Amino acid sequence: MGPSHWKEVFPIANGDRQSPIDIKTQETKYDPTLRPLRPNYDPSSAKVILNNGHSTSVEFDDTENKSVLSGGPLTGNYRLRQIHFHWGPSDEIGSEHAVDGTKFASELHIVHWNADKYSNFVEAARQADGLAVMAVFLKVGECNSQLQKITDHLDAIKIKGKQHRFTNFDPSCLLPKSLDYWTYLGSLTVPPLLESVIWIILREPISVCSEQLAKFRNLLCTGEGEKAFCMLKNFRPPQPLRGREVRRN
Ligand SMILES: COCCCN1C=C(N)c2cc(S(N)(=O)=O)sc2S1(=O)=O
Ligand SMILES: [Zn+2]
Repeated sequence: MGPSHWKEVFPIANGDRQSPIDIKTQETKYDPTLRPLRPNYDPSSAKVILNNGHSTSVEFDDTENKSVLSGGPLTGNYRLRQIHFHWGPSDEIGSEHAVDGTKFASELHIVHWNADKYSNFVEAARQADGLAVMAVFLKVGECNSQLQKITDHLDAIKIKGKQHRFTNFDPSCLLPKSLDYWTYLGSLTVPPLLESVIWIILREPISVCSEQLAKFRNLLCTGEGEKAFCMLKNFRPPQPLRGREVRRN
C-alpha cells in the first residue's frame, strides 16, 4: 500500500515528528554546539546485500561496536545496522528529503541505533533517541564508481527476498568530501513510521548516473512466482514540519 494509505494502519503517520521534510535552508539555525560527525566503520561488518521488496539494503553485523557513528548532534555511539536507498521513476525525483523544494534523483540512508542505551535495534527503534540516520543526496550526473560496488550486485538479487553475501564494504566510500550537515528530530519514512530518528542530512550530494539509477528501477518488488512489478519508486513525500527546528553545523 502506498504512503497515502499508511495512516489507516499506522496513525502515527499524522504525528508531529514525521519524516521526510522539505528543508527550507533560510530557516535553519546555526548551532555552535554541534560537533563534527565521526563515522568509524569496519568493512568486515558488512554481511549481505538484500532485496526486501521495497528497497535494496546492505545489512551489517551489529552484535558489537565494530562500526559506529558518533559526534554531530549525537550523545555516545550509534551502531551501524544497515544502509539502503530511495529513488523515483525518473531522474528528476527520487529523494525523500527536499532542499528548498528541490528533490534529488536518489537518497542514501545509513541507519544506526543507540547501543550505549538500548540492548537491541528493535528496542532502540521504539525510543525518542533510539535511531540516527545519516542521509546523503545522490545528484544525477557522472557515474559513481563507489556506488558501482552496489549496483553491480543488483542482478543477483532481482526478486524480492533474495540476498547475496556482501562483505569488505565500508559505507564511508559513499560519503561526500564535506561532512557538513543539517539535523532535526523525525521518524522512519517507512512503516511503522516510528518517531525515533535523529536525522543527519549531509549538505553536499554525491553523484549518480542515469544508468545506475536504471539498475535500481530494475529490481522487482515482487517475489518468485508472482507477476513481476519493477521497483520504480520508494520515496515518501515531505511531511509537515509541525514547528520543529532544523539546525546546521
Ligand atoms: C522496527 O523497525 C522496523 C524495520 C525498519 N527498518 C527497515 C527499513 N526499511 C528502514 C527504513 C528506514 S528510513 N527510510 O527511515 O531510514 S530505517 C529502516 S530499518 O530500521 O532498517
Ligand atoms: Zn530510508
